[in-house]
Amino acid sequence: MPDPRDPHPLPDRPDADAGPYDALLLLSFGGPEGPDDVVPFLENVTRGRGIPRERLKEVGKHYFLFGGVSPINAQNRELLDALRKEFAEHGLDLPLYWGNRNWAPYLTDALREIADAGHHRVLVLATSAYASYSGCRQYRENLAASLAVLAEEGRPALRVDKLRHYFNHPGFVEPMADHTLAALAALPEGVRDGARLAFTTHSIPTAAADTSGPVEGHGDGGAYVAQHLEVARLVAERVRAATGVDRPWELVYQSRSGAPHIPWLEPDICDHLEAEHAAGAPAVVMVPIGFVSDHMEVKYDLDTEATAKAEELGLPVSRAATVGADRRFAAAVRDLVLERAATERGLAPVRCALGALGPSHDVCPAGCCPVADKRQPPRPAAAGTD
Ligand SMILES: CC1=C(CCC(=O)O)c2cc3nc(cc4[nH]c(cc5[nH]c(cc1n2)c(C)c5CCC(=O)O)c(CCC(=O)O)c4C)C(CCC(=O)O)=C3C
Ligand SMILES: [Fe+2]
Repeated sequence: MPDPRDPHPLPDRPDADAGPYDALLLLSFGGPEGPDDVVPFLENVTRGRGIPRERLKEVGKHYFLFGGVSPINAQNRELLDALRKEFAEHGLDLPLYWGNRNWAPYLTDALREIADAGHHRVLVLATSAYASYSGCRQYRENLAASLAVLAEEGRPALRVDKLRHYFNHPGFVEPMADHTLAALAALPEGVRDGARLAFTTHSIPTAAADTSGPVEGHGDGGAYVAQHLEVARLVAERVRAATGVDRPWELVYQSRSGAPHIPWLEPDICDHLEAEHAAGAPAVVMVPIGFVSDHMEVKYDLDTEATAKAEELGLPVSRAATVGADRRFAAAVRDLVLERAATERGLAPVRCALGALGPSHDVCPAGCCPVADKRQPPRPAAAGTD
C-alpha cells in the first residue's frame, strides 16, 4: 500500500512540448448567468431526456434562489486563469479555449474559433473526472455534433482527443484530501474526532452506472462506482494519516432527477445524514468528490438542502471544497497534456495515478459508457473508438 504521506511528486517532464496538439479546449456543462437564462438553460439540459415537469420547476427554483446565476461559469474562468498561469510559468505554449454543452460560451462556437485560428489537433479537458454516459460519452456526443456543424459550414476538419479520466491523479486527490481536513477543522472541536466522512457524487440511473466504463468492467455499479470508491478510499486514507483517527466513511449520492420508478444510485445524502444521526454519529463532513468545482449541485444540494436537513436533525456538518482552480489541479492538467502529447508522438511517458485502479485509458474503447436508455437512438461520438 502506498504511504499516504508520500507527496507523490509529479513526474518531472523535462520538455514543454504539446505537439502534435495545437490547442486545449476546456469543455464544461455551462450554467445560467441571470434570471432570464434559467428556463432556456434547463430546456437545453433536459431536451429529450424525460425529466418530469415538476422536477424542472423545482430545479429552476434552486437557480432563482441564487439570482438566476450558476457559479459554474465564473469557476471555469478561474480555472482558465490558473491554467494560463501554470502553462506560462512552465513555458508550455498551448492556446486555451472554452466551450460548454448547455450554455454560452457554446462548444460549437469554441470549435469554430479554434478552426478559424488555423488549428488542427485539439485536446479536450472535460470538467468531469469519471466515466459514465453523463460524465463522458455525452460530452463526446456533443463534440461529434459540433464537429458536424463545422463540417457542414465547410470548415477544415479538426481532430479532437479527450484527456484521460483524472479522478485518481494526485493533482485531484491531494487537494480534495486537504479540503477535507479543512472541513473537519471547521467543525466544533468536541465532535471533530467522531466526525464521519460522507463522500458524495451525482446520482445516475443504476443502469447507466452498471454499463459505465469499458465493456469488460460492466457489472454492479461499473467504473462509475468503482472509481468513486477508489477516490473516497484514497482521501479517507490521507485524512486518517493526517489526523490519526480512522473514521467510518461511505459513498453516497445527491442531485437525483428522472422519474421515481427508475432506479438511481442510493442512498441520497439527506437519507444518509438521517441514518448517521440515528446511529449516533456526532458530526458528518460532506466531501463532494464527484465534482470539479463548487457549482450549483454543491451550493444548493449540499450547502442548502442537505445542510438544512442536518440542522433539523441537530447534526453538525461541514462541507469540503472541491478542487476548483487549485494550482495542483492546474499542474495535473499540464502533466496530463504533456503525457498525452508524448504518447501521441510515439513515446511511453510515465502515467501518473494513485491507488489500485491505475491510469485510465487514453481513448474510450468501443461500447464504453453507452446510453442506458434503450429508447434513445445511438448518436455519433468523437474522441473514442466508437
Ligand atoms: C454525472 C453527472 C454530473 C457530473 C459530471 C459533469 O459535471 O458533467 C453532472 C453535473 C452537472 N449537472 C448540472 C445540472 C443539471 N443536471 C441535470 C440532470 C442530470 N444530471 C445527470 C448527471 C450528472 N450531472 C443526470 C443523469 C441527469 C438527468 C438528465 C440527463 O440524463 O441528462 C439537470 C436537469 C434538472 C435536474 O433534474 O436536476 C441540471 C440542471 C450541472 C450544472 C450545475 C450548475 O449550474 O452550476 C453540472 C455540473
Ligand atoms: Fe447533472
